[in-house]
Amino acid sequence: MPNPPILVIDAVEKHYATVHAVRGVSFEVRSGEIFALLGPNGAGKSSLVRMIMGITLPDQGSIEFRSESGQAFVPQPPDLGYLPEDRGLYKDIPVLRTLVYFGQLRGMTRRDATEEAKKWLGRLDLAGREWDKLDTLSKGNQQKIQFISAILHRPKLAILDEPFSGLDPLNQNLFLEIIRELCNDGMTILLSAHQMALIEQLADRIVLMNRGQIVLQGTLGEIRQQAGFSRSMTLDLRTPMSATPLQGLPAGAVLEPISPTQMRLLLPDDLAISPILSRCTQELDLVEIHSERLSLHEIYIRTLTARGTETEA
Ligand SMILES: Nc1ncnc2c1ncn2[C@@H]1O[C@H](COP(=O)(O)OP(=O)(O)OP(=O)(O)O)[C@@H](O)[C@H]1O
Repeated sequence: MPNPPILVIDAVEKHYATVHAVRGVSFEVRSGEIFALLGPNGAGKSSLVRMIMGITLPDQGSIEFRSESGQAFVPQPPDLGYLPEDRGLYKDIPVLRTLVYFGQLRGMTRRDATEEAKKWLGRLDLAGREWDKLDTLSKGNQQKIQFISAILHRPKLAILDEPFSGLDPLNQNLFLEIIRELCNDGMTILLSAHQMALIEQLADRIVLMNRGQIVLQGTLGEIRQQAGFSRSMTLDLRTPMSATPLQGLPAGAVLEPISPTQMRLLLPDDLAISPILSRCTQELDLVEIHSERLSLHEIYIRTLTARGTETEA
């Protein structure tokens, strides 16, 4: 039985002057999950996040927070954590003071906020920088402060708009580890991101948006099915292939030549692999076959290349 939803987005629409930024978007974020909002630049992710945070209002549709018993509630500052896309902290105030201030605004005592902030600064390699002003920190370190500010008070739901932005790969991995830990401790996480390899490791469920609409939605397995391909087989040949290899493959299978001695077979989930493998071994002069699940990165590129990404008015 899946956990009950903590956030229900229903048929949400958002227009700006000349742009229809969010078009009939519906999904639920379940309590205790890591939910990823993906999509190209301009897909409508931040517009949606800003509406969830109550910074702007939907033109149509509804956004509802629900308690564990299913009752709708209006979230209070302690319930939510928010990492905005644009950095929103005071630039010329020491970082510890900023963190304690925001912790207190969200219901923490000064003492708890100070203790927790110091703990997080240590965890994120910023011990000793407590009294530095935000704008003296590097971009990645400013992002760490913004992240600490979003989760310091241990909200029920943390909404992280591009948390990995500006971080080097080591720090991206550190954030990945911390986000997992927070989730294991009971925090629900809704995040948007462009780093498909990280999301593949992190997210329980995913929504892929394009031009304001949802194009794929579900677990990674479900998204592979919706995209039409689940598995890819790379075939390396000893001698160049004939002009038309593997004629009459089953419906849904696609053959893509890469070079005269290499090709890829893309296969849908429900297609039996063994008859295809036997054909490959009989008809091709094979050196190696490499079979793998299609990565989220490739699903993303294939889905969006086929559709185009330009936002329409
Ligand atoms: N305040 C605004 N006024 C006018 N248009 C806006 C405003 N905010 C966003 N838009 C437009 O709405 C569309 C969706 O933008 P949004 O920032 O939600 O996309 P996004 O998916 O978050 O993109 P990115 O990955 O680049 O952050 C874009 O065409 C953008 O130009």
